[in-house]
Amino acid sequence: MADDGPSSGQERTMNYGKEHVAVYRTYAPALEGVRTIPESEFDGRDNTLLGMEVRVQVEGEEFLPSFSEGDNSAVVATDTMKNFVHHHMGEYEGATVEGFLEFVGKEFLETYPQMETVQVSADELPFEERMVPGDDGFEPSDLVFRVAEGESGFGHVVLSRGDDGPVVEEQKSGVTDIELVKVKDNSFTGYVQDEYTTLPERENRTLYVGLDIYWTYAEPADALGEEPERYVPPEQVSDIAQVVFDEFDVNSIQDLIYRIGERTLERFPQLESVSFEANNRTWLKVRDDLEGDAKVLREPPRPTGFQQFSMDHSDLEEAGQE
Ligand SMILES: O=c1[nH]c(=O)c2[nH]c(=O)[nH]c2[nH]1
Repeated sequence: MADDGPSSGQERTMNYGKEHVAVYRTYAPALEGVRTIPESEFDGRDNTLLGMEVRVQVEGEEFLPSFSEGDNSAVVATDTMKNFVHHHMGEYEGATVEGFLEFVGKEFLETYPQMETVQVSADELPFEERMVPGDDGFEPSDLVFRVAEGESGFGHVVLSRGDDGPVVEEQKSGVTDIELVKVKDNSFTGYVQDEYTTLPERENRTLYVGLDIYWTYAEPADALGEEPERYVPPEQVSDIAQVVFDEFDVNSIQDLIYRIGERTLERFPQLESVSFEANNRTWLKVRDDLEGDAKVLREPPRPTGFQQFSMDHSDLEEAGQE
C-alpha cells in the first residue's frame, strides 16, 4: 500500500521524550481540606515525602529534521528534560501528582516554542508513615517512612498551545497496582457450559484481584487539587474498592468492578468517567477438607484472565440512582 504512508495525508507518528524520571521532594505543601467519604479515613496527607516517576513526551513539526536529516538544532535533549523535571519539582507550590504534571507541562511549552504538544504522566512513588512511641501512645513518625511497594497514585495530562497559552487537551487520574484478596463469599457461577468448559462452578471461592482504576473529571482543573474539596484522592478511591469488595458477595470480577465504579461515581459527582483494568489472580484450591471455611490454596498457573470496563453517570441513571 505505497500511497498509505505519512506523506500522503495519514497522520505521522513523531515524538520523543524521557521516561522513568524519578524525583523526590521533601516537605512539599500538605494536601489539606479534601472532602471525606464514608468508605475512607483519608482526609489529607502531609507530603513530607512526595515521590514520583515521571514520563515526558513531546511533539512538534520542528523536530522533523532531527529524524529526517540528523539536524538537532531544535532538539531539547531528553537528558535536559530530566533536569527540567527535577528542577521544577522544587518550584511546584501544590500538593498533588496531577498538579505537578500540569505545572511542569506548561513550563515545557512556555520554555521551548518548538514543542507543540507535551504529554506528562507519573506514577507516585509511595511512602508510608511509620508508627513510633510518642507522649500519648504510638503516633506517626515525622521523619521515618517506609518505602512502599505496589499501590500508587497515577496522573496523565496532555497539553497543547492555545491562543492564550497552554491548554489541557486530556487529563486522567488513577490508582494502580491495587491487589486485594477476599477469603470467602465470592462466587463464579452461571457462565456458558459447553464442550470446551472444564472450570467447575464455584459458589464460594477465594478471590484475588489486581486492579488499576482510572478517572477523568468533567472539569479537568478539578484534578489539580487547588480546590481540595473537588479533588479525588487516589487513597479514597482505593478505599472504596476495598469497602465495596468487603460489602458485596460478588459473582465475578466484572460484577465487582461495576459496583466499585457505581460507588465511585456516587461519591464523586465531579467525575466524568471511571475505568478499570482488572486481573484475575485467584489462587487454586489444594485442600478444603479442613474445619469450617479453612482451605489450603496455591498460585494459579498462567494464563491470566482480565477485565476492562469504563462507566459514567449515565450508568447510575439507568440503575435509577440519580
Ligand atoms: O470473575 C471472573 N470472571 C470471569 O470471566 C472468569 N472466567 C474464569 O475462568 N474465571 C473468572 N472469574
